[in-house]
Amino acid sequence: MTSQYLTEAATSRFVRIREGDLDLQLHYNDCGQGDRVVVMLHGSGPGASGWANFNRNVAPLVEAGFRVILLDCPGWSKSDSIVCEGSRSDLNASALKGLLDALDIDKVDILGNSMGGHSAVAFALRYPERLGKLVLMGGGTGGASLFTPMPTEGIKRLQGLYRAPTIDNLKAMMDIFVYDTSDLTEELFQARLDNMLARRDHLENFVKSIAANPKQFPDFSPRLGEIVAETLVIWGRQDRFVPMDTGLRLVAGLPNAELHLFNRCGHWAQWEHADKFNRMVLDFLTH
Ligand SMILES: O=C(O)CCC(=O)/C=C/C=C(\O)C(=O)O
Repeated sequence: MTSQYLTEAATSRFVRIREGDLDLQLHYNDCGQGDRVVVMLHGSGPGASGWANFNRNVAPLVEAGFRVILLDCPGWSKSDSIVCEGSRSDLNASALKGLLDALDIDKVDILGNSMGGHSAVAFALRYPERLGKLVLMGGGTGGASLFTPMPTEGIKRLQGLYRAPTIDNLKAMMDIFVYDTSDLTEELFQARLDNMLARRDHLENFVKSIAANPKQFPDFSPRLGEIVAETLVIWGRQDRFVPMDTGLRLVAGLPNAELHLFNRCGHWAQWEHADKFNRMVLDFLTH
């Protein structure tokens, strides 16, 4: 498959999973045909999806021979909605396990962005035998920052956008989401707004979830030493959503981790520095 076939529509799939207490229809994009499978897990912003988060990263991996699966987590995009009153990181890990069982995939590498990083670590702790390598960007564990008051300004704007999904609030969030806002087009804003407004149930359920449990992403720090997977941690030095010292906590706790810090980079490293990010991830996965 070449990149000309790598459109959202051409790769869009649905699956029904039954995993523990979960009985859900999930949406995912299935790209490429390699034996080695990389799963990409998106962040928790309103209107986020696998495709929205990783559209600059799929083609290089597919062209290098990987099969890439973008899972839309429960409560995002075209997947079923849900109110989460416990650990959303663990909920997403269970959903991914259900997807892999349904697709008969034994083992995967995982790239997780923000919430997706938290969920990848939850998966690593629960299903270590199903995991190859880990790439964590702007996420990997909840918990407090040593230097930045929590919730961060980015998370406050994200939650404000969930409560009042307007174009002005979207622009206010995106303004501090990336370091260089000149790449953000009106087309991107509109697509993101359309995604958000298409699923008001997701927005309402997210607000109900944080009201029921403000700490949706537990602090995995005490258990990081259990994870033997080789891990590449990637962070933006100017991340205003999940502070950089969370990345330092991850490399301090994960026995087989290394860290790359992008300068002039906010919370979206895989998009803001896509070319270098893609080269780095390919090198990490193939060596
Ligand atoms: O609260 C946290 O720790 C995670 C925040 C998070 O996942 C934010 C992600 C935002 C996006 O990826 C997005 O809006 O595309």
